[in-house]
Amino acid sequence: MDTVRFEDDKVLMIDQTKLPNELEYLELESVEEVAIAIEELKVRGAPAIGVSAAFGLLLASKEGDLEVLEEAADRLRRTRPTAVNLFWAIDRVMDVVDRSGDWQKAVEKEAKSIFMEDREINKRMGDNGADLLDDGDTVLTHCNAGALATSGMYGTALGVIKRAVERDIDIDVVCTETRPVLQGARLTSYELTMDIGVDTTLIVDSAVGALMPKIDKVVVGADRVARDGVANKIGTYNIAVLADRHGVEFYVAAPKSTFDEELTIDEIEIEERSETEIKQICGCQIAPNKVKAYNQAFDLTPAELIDGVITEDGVTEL
Ligand SMILES: CSC[C@@H](O)[C@@H](O)C(=O)COP(=O)(O)O
Repeated sequence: MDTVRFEDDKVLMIDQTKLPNELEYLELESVEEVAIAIEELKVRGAPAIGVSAAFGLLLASKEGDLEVLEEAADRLRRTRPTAVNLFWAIDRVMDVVDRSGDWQKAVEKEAKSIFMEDREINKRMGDNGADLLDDGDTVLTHCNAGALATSGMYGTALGVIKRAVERDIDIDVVCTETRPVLQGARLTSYELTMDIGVDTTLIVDSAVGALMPKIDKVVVGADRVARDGVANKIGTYNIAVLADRHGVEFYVAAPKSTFDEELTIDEIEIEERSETEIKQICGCQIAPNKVKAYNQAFDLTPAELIDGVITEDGVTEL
């Protein structure tokens, strides 16, 4: 199953806000619809939003007007600020426009390459990460860095787990629910049990400290890898500090398209999302509307807490 794909001049994507209760594909026919789907987390995860933006540009290119394409690129750039894959994919598509005679064909080729490459890269990254895992390991992961966060098949952090399972390395997994919008509970525990088929235990975010003595390795994804650390889903930093305290190895799995080494972590723009995501869970009000809520979507983990970044080319240190 593809997380996102391009078919019959439409962008098709799994509506991740409906999982795990309904598996429903959205059929998007305009760039605006793609932009809103990214903003509303119908598609989310750094590589998946990059691929979706590339397909959004492919949709816009069908109009045959360069100005429309440039407006589409601007609109997509304004959807979410933290994951660099979004900007990387848009730049990659727009760069071929400048260099080609038949720009519509070039856009189509580039968008489809971004999609295909993502799958191949994730499998290689999975293999590099699986080399770090041993029989009997309990692996903790956070948020969703699975097939749903990429173009499909493997994912980044969950790609490591999936390749380990495919290679018969005997591991079990602990995943956090990941408040506020529960990517861990709704998406990761779904992928781990329904797709990968690995022994999985779901915990609340605040149980990480208590459980850390039972964890052998932590593997998470990233939204942006700067030269001195990474931005990833809020709560990642807490887990890294706890892993350090307990002497547990902490790895980040991220493709080269997530690297932005021109920046330091302090220069990364961190998305702030609506208070409603905190005051409600799946549409159910859990706090008075009157209370203030602060919803920082990502946090920053410095390099000193990271044992290695697993990429398609191997494991590197920051
Ligand atoms: C391969 S995905 C890595 C990250 O994108 C993932 O861990 C994450 O933080 C996703 O955040 P989200 O807000 O769901 O887009």
